[in-house]
Amino acid sequence: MADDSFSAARLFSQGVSYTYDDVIVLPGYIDFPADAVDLSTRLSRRVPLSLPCVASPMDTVSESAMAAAMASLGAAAVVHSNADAETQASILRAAKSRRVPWVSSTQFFAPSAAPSAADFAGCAYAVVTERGDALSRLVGIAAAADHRPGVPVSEYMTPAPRTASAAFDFEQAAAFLADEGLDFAPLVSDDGAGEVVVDLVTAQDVERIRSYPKLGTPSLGADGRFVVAAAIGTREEDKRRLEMLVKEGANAIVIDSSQGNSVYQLDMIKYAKRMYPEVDLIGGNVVTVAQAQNLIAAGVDGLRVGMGSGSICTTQEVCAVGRGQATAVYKVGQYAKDHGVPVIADGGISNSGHIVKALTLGASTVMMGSFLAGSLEAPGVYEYKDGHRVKKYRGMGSLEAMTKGSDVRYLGDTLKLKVAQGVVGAVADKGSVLRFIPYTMQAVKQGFQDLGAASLQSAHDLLRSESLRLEVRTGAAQVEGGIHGLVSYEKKAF
Ligand SMILES: NC(=O)C1=CN([C@@H]2O[C@H](COP(=O)(O)OP(=O)(O)OC[C@H]3O[C@@H](n4cnc5c(N)ncnc54)[C@H](O)[C@@H]3O)[C@@H](O)[C@H]2O)C=CC1
Ligand SMILES: O=c1[nH]c(=O)c2[nH+]cn([C@@H]3O[C@H](COP(=O)(O)O)[C@@H](O)[C@H]3O)c2[nH]1
Ligand SMILES: [K+]
Repeated sequence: MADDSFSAARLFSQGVSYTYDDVIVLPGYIDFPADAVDLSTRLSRRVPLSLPCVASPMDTVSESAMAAAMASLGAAAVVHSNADAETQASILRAAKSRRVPWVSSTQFFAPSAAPSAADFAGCAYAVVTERGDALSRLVGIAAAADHRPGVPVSEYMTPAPRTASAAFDFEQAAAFLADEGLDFAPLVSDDGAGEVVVDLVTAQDVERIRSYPKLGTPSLGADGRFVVAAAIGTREEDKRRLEMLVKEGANAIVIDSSQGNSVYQLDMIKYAKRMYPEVDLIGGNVVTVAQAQNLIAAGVDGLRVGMGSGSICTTQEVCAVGRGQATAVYKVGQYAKDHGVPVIADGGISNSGHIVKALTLGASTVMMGSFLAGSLEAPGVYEYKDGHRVKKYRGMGSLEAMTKGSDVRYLGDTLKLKVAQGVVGAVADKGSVLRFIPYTMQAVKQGFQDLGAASLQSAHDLLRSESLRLEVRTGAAQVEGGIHGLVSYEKKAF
């Protein structure tokens, strides 16, 4: 091999913390089309995915709509734990009780409710259920057009129409509406005690999803339900949360901490492994081999890598502890590979190039917060800021998120003074993940083709054999690699 460049081993052994933008991958040899690139991977030891993307356990990113959308694409989401255990379990249940990706802006009312026009949230129909929420028995349908202020919905709703099974996938649900000539149908599932409503599918939803790239192979567990992971903490009360999440069928549990190498996490890993050996356990976060060694020895099935690299993170600034994300992923990835433990590169992903770099440096998946937070499927509503349509995105260590739920973690037994390690912000509207993730993955495939890897395994083999060649980019080289020297331009990726 011509010695005109560096291997990863050499590049990352210089005592310098590098991140994605610092490094550039050199091209390899192409002998396959980009469409032939296989991005299938594992979230953790026993959880396969067909796409290497994971939504962060954050309360402005991962709830049921995100989890269902990511699973329907072949990716996955980790339901956040910044809510009481019951709420988190019901989010998990809602995501796992369907086989279709649509975003539920569907409103649910109890028969006695007297909603205002605004309560219909722009939807033509709302579902009336016994309890006034999803996963409750169907009573009828209220049309926004029939709405009368101050009048209970029971007075103007129409009786329960024909329902579709929540076990239908997208094509089956679409065919059901078309065959029956329906504009909408409640999706129902059997919770054992009888049928409960999961959501409302409308002809409009079907049309919208048809306008996106074709859905690929969904992430399904052995029971045929969507793969959804969920987060827990390391407090005593998290044992009860863990039990509830396992009962709801969580496919993997993520122990959510910025510094995973703690006695608290090691105890939790041992407890969870003893109680629920059948569920994959993902530990973290870690950025060094020493941290990874401890968690792997304790039995984790996956590792989350990244400290301070997140877009909303202030940990490195506040605590002076962390690591450049490219270095962290490479170092931990090399060690974890020897133990068969997949690595999740968590934080700092802002474009498809970062995803290519994370995966070629040894990660099996990338975890994203800000990249997904502006989507239709992220929790929250769109707002306008300086003329831009945005959605709120906040760090789980921000003061606002801490006082919402993760309070105990910070105000709990020992720590009395609250210091933020994250900020509250907003990200631009990005449309549906069902549209921009497939395009992003196509870009990743083109990157893999350029570097000469037809699969993740092949990229990791190139890394191992030192056939993957890299260099560090100077500041000027980074400027050159970006758009420069133009008076104006429009950047449209797809
Ligand atoms: N990836 C990253 O760089 C960062 C992520 N975050 C996110 O913010 C959230 C909070 O993270 P952390 O503050 O690291 O949460 P954490 O729950 O791991 O730690 C909070 C505090 O509680 C203590 N603690 C945990 N379990 C305990 C127990 N059983 N008994 C006594 N004390 C205990 C910890 O030592 C720490 O001081 C998470 O969602 C995390 O992902 C926050 C900062 C950085
Ligand atoms: O220092 C931090 N303070 C916080 O408040 C915080 N909240 C989340 N995270 C971490 O950031 C990741 C998401 O990062 P991105 O927005 O860059 O995708 C997430 O996946 C987390 O690892 C935090 N880090
Ligand atoms: K940061």
